[in-house]
Amino acid sequence: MKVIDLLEGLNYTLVQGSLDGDVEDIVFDSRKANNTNLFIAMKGANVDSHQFIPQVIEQGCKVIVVEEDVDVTKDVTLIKVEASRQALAYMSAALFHHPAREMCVIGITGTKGKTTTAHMISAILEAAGKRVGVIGTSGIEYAGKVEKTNNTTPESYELQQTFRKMVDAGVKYLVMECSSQGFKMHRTDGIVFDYGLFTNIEPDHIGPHEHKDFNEYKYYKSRIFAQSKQGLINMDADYADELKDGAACPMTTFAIDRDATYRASNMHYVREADFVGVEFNVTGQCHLDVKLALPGKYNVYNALCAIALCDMLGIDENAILEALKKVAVAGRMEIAFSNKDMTVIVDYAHNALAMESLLDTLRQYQPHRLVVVFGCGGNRSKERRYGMGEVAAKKADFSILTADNSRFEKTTDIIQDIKSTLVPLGGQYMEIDDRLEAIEYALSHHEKGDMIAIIGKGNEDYNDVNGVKTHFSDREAVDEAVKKYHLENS
Ligand SMILES: CC(=O)N[C@H]1[C@@H](OP(=O)(O)OP(=O)(O)OC[C@H]2O[C@@H](n3ccc(=O)[nH]c3=O)[C@H](O)[C@@H]2O)O[C@H](CO)[C@@H](O)[C@@H]1O[C@H](C)C(=O)N[C@@H](C)C(=O)N[C@H](CCC(=O)O)C(=O)O
Ligand SMILES: Nc1ncnc2c1ncn2[C@@H]1O[C@H](COP(=O)(O)OP(=O)(O)OP(=O)(O)O)[C@@H](O)[C@H]1O
Repeated sequence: MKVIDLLEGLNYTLVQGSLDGDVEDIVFDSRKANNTNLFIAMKGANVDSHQFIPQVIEQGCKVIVVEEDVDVTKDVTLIKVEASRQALAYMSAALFHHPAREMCVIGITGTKGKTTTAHMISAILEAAGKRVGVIGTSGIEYAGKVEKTNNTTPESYELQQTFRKMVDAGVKYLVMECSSQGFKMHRTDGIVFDYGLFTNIEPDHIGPHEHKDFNEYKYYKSRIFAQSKQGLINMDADYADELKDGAACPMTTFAIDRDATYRASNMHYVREADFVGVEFNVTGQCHLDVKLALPGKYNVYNALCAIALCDMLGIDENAILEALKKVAVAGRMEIAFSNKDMTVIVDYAHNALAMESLLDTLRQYQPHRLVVVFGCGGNRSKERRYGMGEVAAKKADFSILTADNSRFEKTTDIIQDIKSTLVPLGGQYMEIDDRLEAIEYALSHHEKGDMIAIIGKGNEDYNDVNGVKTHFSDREAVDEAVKKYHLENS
């Protein structure tokens, strides 16, 4: 592709050389630069890759984009931009021929609920016979494939490359999670979302290499409405009025506690042998009696967001109702097993706040006992252990303390830290270091009416010990325990 065509829509200065040359690809890792591609130098969290420019030139690269002044030999085309990451986003879109323009693109932001809502939307659209792609914390999913990604919102180049693959595979609807970091790092620059969805906001991702304070976090979350044709917001969320009023696009609303375009009411928590979830009504722009196969009020918010979006898209209401009746999201309040005696849930709540919210939600189903199986990561903040120990003591009837990525620490030492807050508060517990054994114990020693929450890992598929990751899945461990103790028909 001609260099000039890659620069479409971007402000730049040609410092030297010519834009008439051709390149086959764009790279932003100096180690991949050569005489067929264009290198973009950028400042990262660890290194400033402008320092690698001499090496890039030595490798034969002839076109370089920078955001800092640099000296290069006369045979190199040098282009200066204001922000290299923004340039990467625009140029990647051009390189892959603007694939986002060929799909209906739905962006979801918010502190919580992005993954769940994205998968609800995908389930509904698929039930309506549409080809859907999803990008988010669970990876890149389309055409029956799942590819892992480093980030919830991947780098712009990876995004645009993925969009192109999706379009080529016939995907018509793309649902993508948009992290605040993704907006800050220009990963989504240039994308026009057909719909921008906002679930909720609370302080999170504040610290070195993320956001300097809550205001910065909120600002970047609000960016979704600066690049959407139509916005959709949860009016029960903190700062909803401010975000809605400041939006640059037309806004539709949903809520439970306030008036809104789409409103949920009459919530009933349902627990049956083969179904755990919530029934509720939707009023406003559409009228539906919904049976949702995920527990808790917060999943009603997620479902309401998905319903509102799908109604705006003109999706048939039967597809909405059928999909929500059987929706499951891997590792997010996932009902891993359920019979008349017990319900087993896998969720990735891995801090005190998420754990408390999860246990409060499950308590509303009035279990005989609420049992929680959990551990805490090694070589990470001890505060998390103290917090989760405290929540377990206050909110669970029984805790089984076990391993969860102990890394270079001893599992027994981590459990000791958890116990330091759990025991003084009178929490009932036992220790089983091996996670598979802990899960087997929880299921095989259940009492009638128990709810067993296995938390921390969600759909993570490894256990990290001494720098080695071995395959481990809570969901598979539950399946094994069910088989081993013949629980299917009990
Ligand atoms: C702090 C941060 O955002 N880092 C992201 C960033 O890395 P970076 O560019 O700063 O990395 P760097 O190592 O300093 O490298 C700078 C540049 O030098 C280049 N380089 C490096 C070495 C070399 O020899 N030559 C070379 O050219 C690199 O290719 C890069 O272009 O760009 C990378 C590629 O896009 C990201 O994978 C990486 O995310 C890291 C893994 C991360 O953890 N990010 C978190 C903060 C994040 O983005 N989280 C959000 C939210 C998740 C949530 O909601 O829960 C997410 O969307 O995932
Ligand atoms: N609307 C919501 N409000 C509060 N908590 C939620 C909501 N939806 C899901 N949760 C809980 O929050 C956790 C994360 O859910 P989910 O993965 O859907 O959110 P997310 O925004 O994608 O989060 P992350 O960026 O951390 O992956 C889970 O433990 C889930 O049970």
